[in-house]
Amino acid sequence: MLIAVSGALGGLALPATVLVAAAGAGRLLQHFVHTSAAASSSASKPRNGLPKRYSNLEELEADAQPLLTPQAYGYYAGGSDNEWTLVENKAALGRYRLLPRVLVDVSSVDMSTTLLGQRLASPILFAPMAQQRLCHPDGELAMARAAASTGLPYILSTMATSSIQEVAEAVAQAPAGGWPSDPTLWFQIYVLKRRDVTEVMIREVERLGYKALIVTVDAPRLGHREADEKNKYSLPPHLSMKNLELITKAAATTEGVATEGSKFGRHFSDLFDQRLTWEFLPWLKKASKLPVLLKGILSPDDARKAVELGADGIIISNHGGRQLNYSPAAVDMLPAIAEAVQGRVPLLVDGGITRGTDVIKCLALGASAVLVGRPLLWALTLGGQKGVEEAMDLLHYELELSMALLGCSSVDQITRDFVIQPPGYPLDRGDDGSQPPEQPPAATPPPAATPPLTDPAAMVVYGGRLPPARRLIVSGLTASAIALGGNLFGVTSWLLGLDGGRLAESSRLDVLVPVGGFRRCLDAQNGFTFVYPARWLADQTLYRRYAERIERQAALDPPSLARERTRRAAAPEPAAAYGPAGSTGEENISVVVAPIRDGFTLQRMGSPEEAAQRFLDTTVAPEGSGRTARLLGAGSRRDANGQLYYWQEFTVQSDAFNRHNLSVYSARNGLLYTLNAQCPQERWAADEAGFRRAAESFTILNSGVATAGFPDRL
Ligand SMILES: Cc1cc2nc3c(=O)[nH]c(=O)nc-3n(C[C@H](O)[C@H](O)[C@H](O)COP(=O)(O)O)c2cc1C
Repeated sequence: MLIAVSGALGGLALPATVLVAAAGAGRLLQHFVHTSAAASSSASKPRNGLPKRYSNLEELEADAQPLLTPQAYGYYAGGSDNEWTLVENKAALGRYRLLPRVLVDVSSVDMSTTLLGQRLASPILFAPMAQQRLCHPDGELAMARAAASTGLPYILSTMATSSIQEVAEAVAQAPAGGWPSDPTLWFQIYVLKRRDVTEVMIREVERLGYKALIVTVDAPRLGHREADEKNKYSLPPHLSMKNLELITKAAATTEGVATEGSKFGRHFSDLFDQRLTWEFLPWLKKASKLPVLLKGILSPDDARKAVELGADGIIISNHGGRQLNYSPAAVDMLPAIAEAVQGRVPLLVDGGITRGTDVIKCLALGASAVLVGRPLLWALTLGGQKGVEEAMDLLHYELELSMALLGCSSVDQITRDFVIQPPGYPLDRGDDGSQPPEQPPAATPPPAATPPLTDPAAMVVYGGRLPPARRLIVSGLTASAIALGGNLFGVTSWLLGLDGGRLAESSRLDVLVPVGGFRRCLDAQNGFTFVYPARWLADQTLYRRYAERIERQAALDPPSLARERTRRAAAPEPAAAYGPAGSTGEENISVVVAPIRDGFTLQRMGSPEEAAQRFLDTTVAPEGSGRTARLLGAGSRRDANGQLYYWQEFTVQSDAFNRHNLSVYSARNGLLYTLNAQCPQERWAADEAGFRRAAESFTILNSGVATAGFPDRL
């Protein structure tokens, strides 16, 4: 809070003219079209409608970005820390599947719904977002008018650049849109330390006809927005947070001390109550007759408590990935919260919603409605009020069509039966009614006696054993191998499309472009990532096999049984493999993802050294194999998520070869992920640094749809 407000009220770090001169380019000047007073003459040609036909809301951001200052764009688009949660919001929605029912009369689909007694055109609300005049001179006024004309609630942020009065007036004057219902304004409020001042705000909000109070509870302090820090983000001097002026005035009146708005920033952190605890809720319920919804709840226990203390609704949200990084995607917490709340109050959810199918997934998982955030900012930037209306029409078109294809002619028909949760979600709780992970079909007859869990050779139930290192590359890497790089299976394209390129621009650009001599393999399907030497190539044979599988799946003919059987009995193939051009396959880095027995943990194998030694003794060089293995080192590490990894370094010798290996493995959701880097001993000196870097970077992603039997699930 402190950073945003002091920044925002402190004015631009550099005057616009200095910035323009420093950049020496018209582009930056163009950025100020909407944001600087000096350039406001350009804004006299307000954008009126989206500049072209868009197919979906995800396309808007790329076109909006050049119209914004880097500061404004960073503020809108950014999340906190390394933006894991920001990315996860969208990825999580992608993991759920919709199960359509057929032969239902969908000749007329009704998207309308009732929320807190208010009739809405659809179960979609405009999320509260601060400082909308950075997008467009009309800012919140345009956005609120667009909400009114599309029949949806507009939630005004406390941190808005328009006041509650201005927005209420703008909506009252708005010509009636296609939607007959009254415009619906809600207000997002922060509880101030000065409860008397908070009450003044509430009275004003009630007087102006706002219909609900949203209390944001996930922001006792502002998340660490690295983009804002780098950009030295602050609100341009011609803009201000108008509601703070009202608060200041109210504080001055009740105190009898005049406080100028511009000086307010210095005192701001004193005003928002960082010591706020649950006791505020009964107080607020008494202080206002408006329904009170808490925004920013992720824990089912908090949701239960909120209901017990009188909340009229809950907005499940991680603030668009802007507050606590590594908090889960809101949609993933929806089923557990729905279970905890048992329909006593409406649940709303937000984060990453851009598609009609996203809305449907949330409704099916237990939400009464969703909030849409950033896409509306991009629409406002591109086309003002009309742009937002057009964007909302697009979302409504998608929602209506998807409801018809799903076999639902009204919103209340969208139930849990229409959605398939990904295995292991939400969050491996297992006690929340989620479905157990799918088990792969038995590959071979089960062994007569179940070997002890501590035998690493027996860990892999399906697909054989923990793959001996020498078998990881099923076929040699050839000199003519295609440099598929990180775009294996279209992962890169998928990533880049996901967020309009921001993701690639920030931390994972190395999927596309080598960084420091390394390129990134990011397997979103299986959920792992690592870096490998940039000049190495992907295994072409592997790629061809995947392509064949896709083709087979698309073919109308059923696969021959014999072929199926052979395939299932085969050892697991690497999900990714890289090596130098022209290599025989002996020098490579590869990853295998294979199912393991339920309940397996690394710790149950003992210490990393014990596990490694047993692995060598039983699998790599068992007695009588003609091979000798030597353990050079073993250890463990945890990634930022707390996921445990074991690593081991060893050599294997036989008459035919002398190899050096470095491998890392970790288990999650019934799968064992193993990265193995190996080379002929004489290549070790050349490869060592690269191998160590690859091993250190190997990470299992929470965002992956880790499904057993990977090759079948492309
Ligand atoms: C630029 C920006 C400003 C925001 N300001 C606020 C705010 O003032 N109050 C609040 O409760 N949430 C705020 N949020 C969070 C949104 O209400 C919402 O939870 C989030 O944007 C939803 O994610 P989405 O942008 O992926 O749709 C803001 C979000 C953005 C992007």
